[in-house]
Amino acid sequence: MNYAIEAEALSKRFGEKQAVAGVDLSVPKGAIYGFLGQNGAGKTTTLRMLLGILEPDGGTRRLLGSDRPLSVAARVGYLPEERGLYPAMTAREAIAYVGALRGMKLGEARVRADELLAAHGLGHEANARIRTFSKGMAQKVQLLATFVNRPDLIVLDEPFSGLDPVNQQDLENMIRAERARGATILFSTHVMAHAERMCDGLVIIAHGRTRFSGSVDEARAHLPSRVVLVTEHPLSELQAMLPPGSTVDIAPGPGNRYRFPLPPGGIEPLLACLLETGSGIRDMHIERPTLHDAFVAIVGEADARVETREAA
Ligand SMILES: Nc1ncnc2c1ncn2[C@@H]1O[C@H](COP(=O)(O)OP(=O)(O)OP(=O)(O)O)[C@@H](O)[C@H]1O
Repeated sequence: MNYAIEAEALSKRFGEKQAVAGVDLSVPKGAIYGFLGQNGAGKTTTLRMLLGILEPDGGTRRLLGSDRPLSVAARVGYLPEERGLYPAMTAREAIAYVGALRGMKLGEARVRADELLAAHGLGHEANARIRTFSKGMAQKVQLLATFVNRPDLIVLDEPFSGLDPVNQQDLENMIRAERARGATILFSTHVMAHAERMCDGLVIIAHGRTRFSGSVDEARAHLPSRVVLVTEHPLSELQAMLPPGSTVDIAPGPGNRYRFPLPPGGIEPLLACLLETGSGIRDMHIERPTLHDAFVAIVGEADARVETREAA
């Protein structure tokens, strides 16, 4: 069994609302996976079904090899979308309490809580009560609590939101360290930069269905790379130098700046033409699509499909 999470055709309806309409998702053991989708796409509902907090209406899911997710809860860490720890608890007790809920002995969980707080810059706050913490600090304590039982699988719902850049970096490091230890991590996010930097694989959902599953590079390959060309002289002949049907845009910035899809035959033939016309090349580089661009394209295609279905 090489997957920490396997789900097929998961669905969930709330009254009239079909929140999840067919999510397929496989996360290999020891990988960091990003779970992306627009607001309301069904991410939180899917995560709750995977963890056994919600029962699916249809489909199957296996968590750490079990089709009864709650039976493996002691091996799982979960940061829910709704944040909150008991305000009267100290940071140490809050983390230790989560450890005890996940089957740790309280004494052992307290020692681990102190280690985690010290390692992540909150050692001096171990005895402070949660109610005295800022929102971001309280969230950090909750994140540390997610790691308290050294889980085999860590599921984080929007873990970066609400953290300052330094704490975001710390969380990135923590997630990578958990992977190095052998854990599997699945996190939802709206911040493409985190997903792009960290993820071994991505699952993108739209309107409650899986629309993409694969690596960051495979997602980016959804769109063509583009060439940005800056010349000294205006280039009225450029269109004629490119394959038929190429769209030439004006790239932002001063001077004669053009942006167009990378020709299938590469840029050498174009370069030869440019040298011949003496256009004065100031810059020429290939711009690969970002994950942001790919996400917008993948979700846009899904929107178009839904609109066509609704119009029919
Ligand atoms: N308990 C519920 N009762 C009724 N509708 C719900 C419930 N939970 C979620 N929904 C609806 O299901 C859809 C999916 O919600 P979900 O929270 O799973 O999306 P999400 O992708 O996590 O969104 P976001 O990025 O905004 O957090 C939304 O339209 C939401 O309004």
